[in-house]
Amino acid sequence: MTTDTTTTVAPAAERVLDARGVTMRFGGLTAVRNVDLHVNAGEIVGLIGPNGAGKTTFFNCLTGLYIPTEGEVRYKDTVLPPKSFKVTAAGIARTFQNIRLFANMTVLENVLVGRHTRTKEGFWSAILRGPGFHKAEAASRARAMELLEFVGLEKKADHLSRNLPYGEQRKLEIARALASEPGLLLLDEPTAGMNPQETRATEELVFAIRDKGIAVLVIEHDMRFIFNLCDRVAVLVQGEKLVEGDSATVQGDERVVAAYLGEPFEDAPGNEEIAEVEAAEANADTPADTEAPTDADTPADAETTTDAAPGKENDR
Ligand SMILES: Nc1ncnc2c1ncn2[C@@H]1O[C@H](COP(=O)(O)OP(=O)(O)OP(=O)(O)O)[C@@H](O)[C@H]1O
Repeated sequence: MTTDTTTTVAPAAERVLDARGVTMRFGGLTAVRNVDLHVNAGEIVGLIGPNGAGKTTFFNCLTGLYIPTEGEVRYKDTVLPPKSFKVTAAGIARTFQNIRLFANMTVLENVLVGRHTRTKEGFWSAILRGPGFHKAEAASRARAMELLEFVGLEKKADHLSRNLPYGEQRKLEIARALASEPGLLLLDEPTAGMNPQETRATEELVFAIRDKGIAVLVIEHDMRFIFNLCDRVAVLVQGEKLVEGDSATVQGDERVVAAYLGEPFEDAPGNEEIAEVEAAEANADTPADTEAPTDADTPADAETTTDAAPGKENDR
């Protein structure tokens, strides 16, 4: 009798990004403190947090723009050197919170610039413009056009990038980032300044990027976008990772709500507020000859209409 001793073990998800103990100090300010975060192949992970929480600083540590004060960042098991071009060459691409396109170059040229880490043709080849150079150039252009088609900008390939509407400039930034053929794409506020329709289109675009086998880590203040999109969400508050989990876990976490909306009252929650409201109502009922409150004296509306959402999405 033979016994089958083989067991099927589900393969562990490939870890594309593994940041461990990342800390970034600027003089006396610790912008990011001891943050661990990983992204697996095939995942879309969100990074959220109030303004100034350290999200962009963390991205800058991942992409070699900053050298973290402590900690290390691995891409597919290799520790990344803190140099942006080496990080891009390794397989991590990013977009920026403030769009950084070459304004006087065409849409196509902007994408071609993004391909430079993937083209082997060197300086002399470019100067001599031999057959090898022309072949490589044609292949690059074909790939760039494919990417423009992917983001829906192929008809604007010859337009100057500065003439594109804002939403299309953001798409172009994504196409340029994709031109380096990354395994991980970092998006820093990809829907900032977009209308709801453009935001939904960006959501679809990010899903399509994931379906191409590229993992995504995204910073965004639009909570609906984040919770629709992400397999996992990490919350940074004052430089530290407060919570990490799926959308439902993060949305339901009281600490997250408190971090965005302010700390709850410590004793008898609500009593103090009720007393204040009752006192205000009693005053209002008295036809007083006292001075009418100015807008500045009545900030209540501003403070109570925060249900829309945490973060900057209401800032537009
Ligand atoms: N180069 C720098 N030098 C000094 N302080 C910095 C630098 N970059 C960021 N900071 C500070 O680090 C903290 C975190 O900033 P960061 O921009 O990373 O936050 P954020 O979460 O991305 O904010 P937002 O959502 O507003 O973009 C802030 O207090 C900021 O002022």
